[in-house]
Amino acid sequence: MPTPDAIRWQNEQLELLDQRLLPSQTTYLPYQRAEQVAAAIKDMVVRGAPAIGISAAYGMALEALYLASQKDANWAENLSSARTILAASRPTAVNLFWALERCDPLLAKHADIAELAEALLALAQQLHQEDIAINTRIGDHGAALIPEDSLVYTHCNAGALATGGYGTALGVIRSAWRDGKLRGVIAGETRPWLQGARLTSWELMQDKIPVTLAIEGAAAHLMREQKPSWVIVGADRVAANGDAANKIGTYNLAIIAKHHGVKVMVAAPTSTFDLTIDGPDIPIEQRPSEEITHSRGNPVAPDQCQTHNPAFDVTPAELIDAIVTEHGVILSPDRERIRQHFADAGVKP
Ligand SMILES: CSC[C@@H](O)[C@@H](O)C(=O)COP(=O)(O)O
Repeated sequence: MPTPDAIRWQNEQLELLDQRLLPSQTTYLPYQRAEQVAAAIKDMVVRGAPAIGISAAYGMALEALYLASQKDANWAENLSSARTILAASRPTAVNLFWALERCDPLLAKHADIAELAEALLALAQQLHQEDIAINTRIGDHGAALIPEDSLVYTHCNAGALATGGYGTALGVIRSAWRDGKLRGVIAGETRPWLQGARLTSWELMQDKIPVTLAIEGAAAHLMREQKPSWVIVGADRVAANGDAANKIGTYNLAIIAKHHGVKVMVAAPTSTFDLTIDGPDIPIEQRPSEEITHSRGNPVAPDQCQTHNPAFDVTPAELIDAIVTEHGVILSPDRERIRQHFADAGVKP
């Protein structure tokens, strides 16, 4: 059974699959306003860098449709406030800002709110569809790097649930499975939100790709004992120098992988690149303490316990063997190779 869509446009409204409830419940929540979409991104109803960007574009379209329906004379000001609210939802995934920047020329171009609303909706649907095609290309480029009979290790969820469909890291895994190269996948559970346990293992099981769930603490042991060929992860932001921000724990995995001679692949679309900064400058989101002091509402730490809960870390480029985009593969990424990759593709991230 294919993974259900994380994002769908139905009955003139946005519907988001509530990923907080997976895998036990498949529930779609309806959205009519940008502020609601921003809250859904913050609360992780929808998550994963490309899915966040697509949802934000739909959020802009929804707000414009609402303002058009209200014949709001202050629509320009109100739409600009909605953009600010969406931009404040999560700071690390650069796809959010990329999607909002894709909306900006339309805001400048259309003087009529009804026309603007239609144009924003068409853009959101286009970004959504394009993302699926981009991920298929990433998957195929990445799969070419996977040796026969491979076991691979993935972290968090960079799958269909995190994107318009197919996935980035899980796109590579899907393509490698299709090509008969995979013996199995190890999914790290990804504390505290358990994207690996709740989402990745579920998503791969739906596609009948053999997956084994493991706790993060088992990573070094498993890399020594089971010798995966690659660690394959997504990214929330790839910087100009090739450093990549991804789910907290990715940096640990890259260090462990280096020690055991396991290669590290980052699979990410052009929209995840931010060539205006280097890795140390990537903003890292801090999530609420309750995510680690509580499990499904039940305390698992002493009351008032101090916490650190960074949602992402930055893996230095020297620990990354390949970054795979829809345009191909950047081996041993660094500033110059990244610049050349996009120059060759004729695109400007
Ligand atoms: C294709 S998704 C890439 C990344 O966004 C993914 O690996 C990740 O870290 C998601 O974090 P999340 O906090 O679940 O949004």
